[in-house]
Amino acid sequence: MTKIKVCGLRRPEDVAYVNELKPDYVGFVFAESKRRVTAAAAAKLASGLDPAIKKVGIFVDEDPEVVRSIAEQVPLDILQFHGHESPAYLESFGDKEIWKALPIATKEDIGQMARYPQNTLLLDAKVSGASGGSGVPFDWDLLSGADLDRGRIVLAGGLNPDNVAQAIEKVRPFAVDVSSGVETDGFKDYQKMKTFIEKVRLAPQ
Ligand SMILES: O=C(O)c1ccccc1N[C@@H]1O[C@H](COP(=O)(O)O)[C@@H](O)[C@H]1O
Repeated sequence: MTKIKVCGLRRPEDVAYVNELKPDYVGFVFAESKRRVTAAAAAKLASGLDPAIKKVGIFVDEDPEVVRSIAEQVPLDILQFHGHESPAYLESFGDKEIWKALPIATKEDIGQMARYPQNTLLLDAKVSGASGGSGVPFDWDLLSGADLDRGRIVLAGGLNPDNVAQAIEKVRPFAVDVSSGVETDGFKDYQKMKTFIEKVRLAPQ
């Protein structure tokens, strides 16, 4: 079954939604973003989460000491990096599970996958001026011929209730990651989140 991550929780209501709908992962954004939360706010939200839901912290070219400090304050299961982090930077977090985001716009971008053989890769749209969370999909056909069996692939970028089933059929990812596509006016929307999760669970696997 394709795993589901809902990213960008900011409010107690968002925690209530995911506790009911039970995605596999939720994300807290600690990078520059309209969804940014402080470590203290994320820790408070995380304390109310169903313990079965794994917590992912999102960072962009952050000082590793800051990442470590946040991961001590918020019990993060996974670190997700959306900047220019090198393999050596990622290795500095030892055994911690890492998801490395790669922005995809061309076939050449697919070549970056070989740089990170150890990590789960999160394939996202490349959007000028944004590190993620832009709500824009990329052309999934660019992945034809890519080594999608190299390890876990998380598909992100502009997923929503209307396109997620097709995305799963084309890419067969380990997980799908959604933020903008389950929001209305910048806030998480219960009905969109519910429909998104239903579409993933009903998609032929
Ligand atoms: O969500 C954000 O604001 C964000 C900011 C900086 C880096 C990553 C961010 N989110 C991640 O972006 C992708 C795609 O999101 P969307 O569904 O297109 O809105 C996803 O992996 C989020 O975790």
